[in-house]
Order: sequence, then structure tokens, then C-alpha cells
Amino acid sequence: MTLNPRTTRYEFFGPPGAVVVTLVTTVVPYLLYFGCESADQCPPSSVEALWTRLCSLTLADVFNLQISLLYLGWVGYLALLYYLIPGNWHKGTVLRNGKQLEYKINGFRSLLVTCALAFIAYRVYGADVFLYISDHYLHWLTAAWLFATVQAVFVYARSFRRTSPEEPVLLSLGGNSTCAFYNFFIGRELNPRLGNFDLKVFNELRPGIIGWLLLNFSFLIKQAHVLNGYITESMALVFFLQGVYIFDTFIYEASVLTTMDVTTDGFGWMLSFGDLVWVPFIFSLQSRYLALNPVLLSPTFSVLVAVLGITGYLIFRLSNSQKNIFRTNPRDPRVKGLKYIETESGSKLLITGWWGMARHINYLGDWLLGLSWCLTTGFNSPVPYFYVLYFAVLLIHRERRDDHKCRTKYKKDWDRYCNIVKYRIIPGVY
Ligand SMILES: NC(=O)C1=CN([C@@H]2O[C@H](COP(=O)(O)OP(=O)(O)OC[C@H]3O[C@@H](n4cnc5c(N)ncnc54)[C@H](OP(=O)(O)O)[C@@H]3O)[C@@H](O)[C@H]2O)C=CC1
Ligand SMILES: CC(C)=CCC[C@@H](C)[C@H]1CC=C2C3=C(CC[C@@]21C)[C@@]1(C)CC[C@H](O)C(C)(C)[C@@H]1CC3
Repeated sequence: MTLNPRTTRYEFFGPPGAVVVTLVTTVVPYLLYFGCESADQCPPSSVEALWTRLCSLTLADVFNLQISLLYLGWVGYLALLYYLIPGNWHKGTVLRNGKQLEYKINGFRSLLVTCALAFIAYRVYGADVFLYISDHYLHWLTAAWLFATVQAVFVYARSFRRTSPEEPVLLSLGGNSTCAFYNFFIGRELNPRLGNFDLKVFNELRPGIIGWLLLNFSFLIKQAHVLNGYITESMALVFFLQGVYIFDTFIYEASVLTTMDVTTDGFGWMLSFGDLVWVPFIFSLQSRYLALNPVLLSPTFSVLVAVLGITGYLIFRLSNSQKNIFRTNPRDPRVKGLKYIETESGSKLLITGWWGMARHINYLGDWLLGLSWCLTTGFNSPVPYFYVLYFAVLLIHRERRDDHKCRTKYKKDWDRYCNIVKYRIIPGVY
């Protein structure tokens, strides 16, 4: 069997869908910006008002050379930390060519160094450094988009490089169709690397997620600036709940190596854009909203939102950890009592514990945490709720893709498993 078979099954309705997703996802972060530019314009009073605003834009409103160069510096700084900071090397999953790649795990230390530098910058230069970030939001957004797109072109072109016939470039199963644009969008090469520097894992975790924390901090400072040194509980709450998710990502950095994005998906425009643009600029929507529209929540409502967020986080974390522990050592006392089914492929599938409740209970936890972020903004505007709507669509689509992957891998064992664990994401409902 050939190592790189032709892709026969398209995602996103194939090439036309890929074009639509590229255009729509590019426009959405800008629309969300102009759709929520000030307290009384969130959303704007009419489509006409939004249109008039869009028509008044100049290039200087959206693009700034200095910020674009600073953005390059930001990515370069994180790449430098990757090399300079010591870390443990972890093996990824076994690839189709029988190889296992190694990944340096030092993201958490990079996050801590960046937080320390941000703190020093704040003490030395004051709030201005962070106001510079929040005030140039659109310029950063365009810079990130340009970088993501250039990077996607680079990895696509490089996937055609000459290699020895014994060691061909390993392509993703989904990104080797007959349509060049589709392959560029979905990702042609599985794990593009420069030496041992893995572009996909670097992008997935560092510039976007650490950038999201810095953006959130800059919006917190912005609110404090507007409110003369004071921040609302809602801002503190969203900063805390998103901070928990960001720190969790780096504490459990190695577990990203088993996610679908790393094991199965190619690195193309969609992930490059998703990691660098979508994550920081869409995930910071709530703190940007709160910087412009300080919301006062009642103490009871704040507690309820915090409880919802922590519950969502615990479902997300405990279920993911349970699967990781079970897959690493099924005899570990923490998972010893759990029931599972054996499959012909040799892997075991849990049927009790978190994974007996629904086939993707971890998605439910992630979504509930996301809902708590949105609720910190109150109910005055629908704009910050865009996040949970998009996330529901992403998770439903992702669950279907994972189901297809598992059905292909486990065949009749997967049907047996689905008969025992009946629900996809929400126990008793879906
Ligand atoms: N914030 C965001 O924007 C996003 C967050 N995420 C989060 O990323 C995390 C990882 O998600 P994802 O990569 O989709 O996949 P999951 O972590 O949900 O893992 C799915 C894989 O786990 C294995 N598996 C499935 N059922 C069982 C079982 N019963 N027992 C043991 N193993 C099982 C299968 O792999 P195998 O072949 O090994 O059997 C399956 O392909 C999630 O928590 C998700 O919420 C994801 C997307 C976006
Ligand atoms: C169409 C479009 C906008 C696609 C982009 C999707 C991406 C935004 C997401 C695909 C999978 C993701 C993951 C995370 C962020 C969002 C993207 C890139 C993630 C890094 C967030 C932090 C988590 O702890 C995680 C590491 C589990 C997660 C992995 C998947």
C-alpha cells in the first residue's frame, strides 16, 4: 500500500467549502471588531451604520508596518525561548511510516518567562505598554493574518521538496486531494519541521495562546485606565477563568501531542490561521467587550458563573486526564476499577467513568467553560456570545470527524462501543 494515498473524502464540503471558510473566517474577526467598537455600538444600530463605518476605512486603519515587524519579533522571541529554555523530550504517536517524532516540552516555562517579562515591563514602563497592545488591536490582527497566510504558503510549497525515495514527505491523509487549494487549506504535510522544530505544535500552543493571555491583560489594563484604576468583578472573573484554561494548556502541554490536530490533520492555512488569528482574537472577545463596556454583575450571578466555569473546567480536565492515564497505564490505581472493551486493533476503549457517560464528554466540559466566559459579559449584547455558537459548531463537526476516524480504525468494535456508550457529547441528550 502506498504511504501517501489520494484523499477521497473531503471535509467542509470540499474545495468550494474551503474557499468559503477561508473568506468567512478571515472577515469574521474584523466584523466582530467593527460590530462592537464602543459601548453604544455593540452591535451597531443598523447594518447601514456598519457598512458606512466599513466604507470609511483606510489602509492605515487596518495595517501598520511597525506592528507587523513587532509581530514577527513576537514569534521570533517565542521560537528563541523554545531553543534556549531546557525541556524534556516526549515522543509523539507512531506515524504511518513507523516513525515517532520527538517534541521538546518547555511551553510552560516559556509562558512563565513571558509573564515575568510582562510584569517587569509593567513595573518599568507602566500601563502604556499594554494600552499600546489593546489600542492597536486591528493592526495586530492584520499582522497575525499576514504571518499565518505566508506561513501556510511556505509549508505548502515546502511539502513538495525533494527527498530520497526511501523517505518521502509524510502527507496528511486528508490533504492529498487533486485540488491544490483544498490541500493548501486543510494542510498537505502532516508534520512540517525545520530540523527538530515542529511548526504545527509550536503554532498550536505558543504565539496564539500566550498572545491571548497578553491581549486579555491589555484589555484588563484598558478597563482600569477607563475606570481610573479600578476593574470590575466581571473582568477579573473572565481573566481568571480564561487564565485557568491557558495555564492548563501548558501544564498538560504533552497531551496536545495526542490531539487530532497533531496526530491526523495536516498543517495548512486552517490551522495556521486558527492558531495565530482565531485563538487570540476570537477567544479574547469577552475581555475586549468588557474593556469597552464595564459590566456590573450581582454577587449571586458572579458566583453562579464561577461555579459553571469551574464545573466545565473540571469535566474537561478530569475526563482528558482519565483517558491519558488509562492509555498510558491501565493498571494505574486511579483508573483500575474502570470497565473497558478490547478491540481487534489492540487498543482498549473505556465504557465507564467519564468516557462511559458520553463519547466526548470532554467537549461538553470545554463548551460549558466557554459559556461561563460569555456569561461574564451579562446580557446587554449578543456579540460576546459569538464564541459559544462557533464553538458548538466546531465541536459537533469535530466529534463527527473523530467518529469517522474511530469507525474506520475499530470497525465493528466501534459499533459495539457506540451501543454501550450511546451519547455523543451530552449524556441523555445528544
Ligand atoms: N478550545 C478549543 O478551541 C478546542 C479545544 N479542543 C479540546 O481538545 C481536547 C482534545 O480533543 P480531540 O483531539 O478532539 O480528541 P479527544 O481528546 O476527545 O480524543 C479522541 C480520541 O480518543 C480515543 N478514544 C475515544 N473514545 C475513547 C474511549 N472510550 N476510551 C479510550 N480512548 C478513547 C480515540 O483515539 P484512539 O485512536 O487512540 O483510540 C479518539 O480518536 C478536547 O478536550 C477538546 O475539548 C479541541 C478543539 C478546539
Ligand atoms: C475554521 C476554523 C476557524 C478553524 C480553526 C480551528 C482552531 C481554532 C482550533 C482547532 C483545534 C484547536 C485546539 C485548540 C485551540 C483552537 C484550535 C487551534 C487548543 C490548543 C486550545 C487549548 C486546549 O487546552 C487544547 C490544547 C486542548 C486545544 C487543542 C485543539
